Amino acid sequence: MSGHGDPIPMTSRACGALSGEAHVPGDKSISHRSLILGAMAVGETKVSGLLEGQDVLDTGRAMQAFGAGVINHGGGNWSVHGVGVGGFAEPDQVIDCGNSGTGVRLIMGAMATSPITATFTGDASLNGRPMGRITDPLALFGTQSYGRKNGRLPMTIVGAQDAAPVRYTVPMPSAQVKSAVLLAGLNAAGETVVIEKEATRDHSERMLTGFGANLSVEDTSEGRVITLQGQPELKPQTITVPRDPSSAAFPVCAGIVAQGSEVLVPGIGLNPTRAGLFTTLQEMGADLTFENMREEGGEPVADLRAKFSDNMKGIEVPPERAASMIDEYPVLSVVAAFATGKTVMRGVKELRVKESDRIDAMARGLEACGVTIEEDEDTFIVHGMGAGGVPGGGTCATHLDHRIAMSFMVLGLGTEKPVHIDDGGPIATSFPIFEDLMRDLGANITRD
Ligand SMILES: O=C(O)C1=C[C@@H](OP(=O)(O)O)[C@@H](O)[C@H](O)C1
Ligand SMILES: C=C(OP(=O)(O)O)C(=O)O
Repeated sequence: MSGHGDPIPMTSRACGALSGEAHVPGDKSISHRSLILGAMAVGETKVSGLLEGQDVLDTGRAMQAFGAGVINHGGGNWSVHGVGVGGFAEPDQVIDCGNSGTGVRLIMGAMATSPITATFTGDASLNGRPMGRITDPLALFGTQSYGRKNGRLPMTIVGAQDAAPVRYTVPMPSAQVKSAVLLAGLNAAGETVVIEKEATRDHSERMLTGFGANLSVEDTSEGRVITLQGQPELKPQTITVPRDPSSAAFPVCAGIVAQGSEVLVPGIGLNPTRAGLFTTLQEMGADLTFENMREEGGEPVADLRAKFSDNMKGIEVPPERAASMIDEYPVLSVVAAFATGKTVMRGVKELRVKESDRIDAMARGLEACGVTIEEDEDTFIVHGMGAGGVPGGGTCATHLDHRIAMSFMVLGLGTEKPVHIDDGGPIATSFPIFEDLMRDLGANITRD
């Protein structure tokens, strides 16, 4: 929901070894898509392990506003009574997507080819993020949009009547843009084609296929070419949401930087379009192992074991890996501070249009904690100080950004002096149990 409660200042302090098992919540990307595709299917979709973070709850409320039934049965079990492709009702209220870029962008796509009008808003962070990347391709279907200047929310979308299909090459690596176009293509008669030059997370493709859409993917010299046949009848599904690798990143990295730690994070989805952080940590020399590798619901899954790592080296992160770890750069920059030598992250300008400008937010906070950084528009470099060598002591601004808040809480578990954040409130958008889970591992994270 937009609007934000009173700030929640928090502090984390090094307190020796973390140990135990960390059961992180369901995947955020898959949770949003379960609700949206469930709402576009005919009949009842059952979802277990849904992430009950504010971002996903806001998407659930939005689906209700478009006429779907969304029922919480407790214990992470939900059901969605879908209205079918093209069956959305016109909402009689403004749709508030809170802090969630994924929520608002996918929902705009999903309603863009129905003859209805909806107005979207969000919190101060979301209302500052670019929506032109969505409304440009939606305009090709005949969808109209009326937002604030520079394509910002609040924004009214007037859905296209009898939309024709489109062929669109996504100009930046963005699963949200790709997904919005595919969801819009669902209600356009004929073949919608989306081309991405760099592969991004493929949950929409996998789940659309699971719901019975006719979708094919081809790797060509142009890139990944995704072809979708419009106006299918989507069939309701039973979905078990895997645990989120982007949330697992926090206890994993905490185990790596907190002296003497050993942490097990079981059942983590390792879809290759999401797992870049873990490869990078291993390349840096972190003591991270994948145990009990298996397949669950068509996705590779493993238990991650992370141990305190006092011999990590800075590396050049291959830019072509960026999309597979885009949300993990903030916490990687924290781990990089405890390595020796430079960690160089190139091709990361998308970080500047997330919930905050994540390069700027991490750079200022790391500097406040005694770490030297370098940055330009598309590059972020952290000069590592070695395990035990990072001073800490700063107060870091989180700018309504959950990943920034959690990253600095991980930093403080390995620094000489405590690390403070001005506001941990945004953590609830993606990882509502973060504080309890970290304290159960033995972390000293407190509200001030
Ligand atoms: O499609 C998705 O579920 C997401 C795509 C990514 O955003 P972009 O598409 O903007 O890269 C990612 O940062 C976000 O957390 C979730
Ligand atoms: C970028 C993120 O989310 P969104 O774009 O959905 O707000 C994130 O969760 O790190």
